[in-house]
Amino acid sequence: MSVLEVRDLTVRTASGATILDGVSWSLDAGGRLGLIGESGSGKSMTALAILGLLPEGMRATGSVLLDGTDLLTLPARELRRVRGAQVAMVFQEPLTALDPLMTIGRQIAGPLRLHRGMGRSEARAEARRLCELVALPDVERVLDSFPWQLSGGQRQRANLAMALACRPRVLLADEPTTALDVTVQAEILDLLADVVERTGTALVFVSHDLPVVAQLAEDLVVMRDGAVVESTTVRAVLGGAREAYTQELLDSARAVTRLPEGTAR
Ligand SMILES: Nc1ncnc2c1ncn2[C@@H]1O[C@H](COP(=O)(O)OP(=O)(O)OP(=O)(O)O)[C@@H](O)[C@H]1O
Repeated sequence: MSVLEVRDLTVRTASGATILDGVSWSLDAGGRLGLIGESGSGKSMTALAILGLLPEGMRATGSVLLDGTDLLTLPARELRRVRGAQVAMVFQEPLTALDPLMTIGRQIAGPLRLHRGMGRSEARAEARRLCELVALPDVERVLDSFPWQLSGGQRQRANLAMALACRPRVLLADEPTTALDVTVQAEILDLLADVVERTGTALVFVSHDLPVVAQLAEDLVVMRDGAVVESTTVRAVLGGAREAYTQELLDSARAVTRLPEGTAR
C-alpha cells in the first residue's frame, strides 16, 4: 500500500521553463526510497514540490497523493497542517532549518504544542524522549542550548528530532549529511536508518551519492534533467543497471568507493 504517490509531477517556472517533466513514483508505507541523480537533475525540486515549498513563481501540475489526498490541490491552511505533521523534511544544512534565537528544547516543543496539542511540561518531556531517540548526549543541556552551541552532527540530530516530533508518515531527507565530515556522516546515516526502522516512518532520501543511498534505500528512482530515467531497486542496480545513465552513476561511484558488486545493503 503506497503512502506517497507522485504522479506525472511537472514543474514550470513563470517564464515557462520546464524544471520537472512528468515525474512519477510511489513509496510504500514504511518503505525507503532513494532519489538519485547528478546536480541539477531535479531531486530537490521534487522534494520541495511535494511539500508545496517551490520557489516563488514556479507552478506544479500532476498529483502528489499522501494516503490518497492530493497535496497539490490542498488549500494553503490544510497544507500547513500536513507539512511537519504528516510529511517532514530534514535539509542539507542543519543551521538553515534551526532558528538561531530559540533553544533546541523550544524548537522541538513548538510542533508538539501546535500539532499534537501538548502543554508545556508534556512537550518538554516528549522533546527529551525525542532527543534520546536520536541519541543526543547530555539531553538537558542540549534542550537548553542554542543551535550555535552544538556541533554540526548534534544539530542534524536535533533537526531529525524536530522532524520526527509529529510522528510523520513520510520523512524527506535532502542530502542530510553532505555538510558534515565523513565520520559524522556515517553516524547520521546509521541513526537515520535506525530511527525510520524503529518508528515505521517511510523515507525519501535525496542524494547524488549512490553509495550513500545504497546504505539506506531499497527502492531507487534515478533522475536526469528533471525526468525519471528509471525506477528500480538498489539491489537490482548493484547487480548491473538497466539504463546506461544509471550504470554511469554506478561506475563513477565504484571508481571512488568500495561499493559492493551484486549485493545490496
Ligand atoms: N529558484 C530557481 N529558479 C529557477 N530554476 C531553478 C531554481 N532553483 C533550481 N532551479 C533549476 O531547477 C533544476 C533542478 O534543480 P534541483 O535543485 O532540483 O536539482 P538537484 O538534483 O537537487 O541538484 P543538487 O544535487 O545540486 O541540489 C536545475 O536546472 C536548477 O537550475
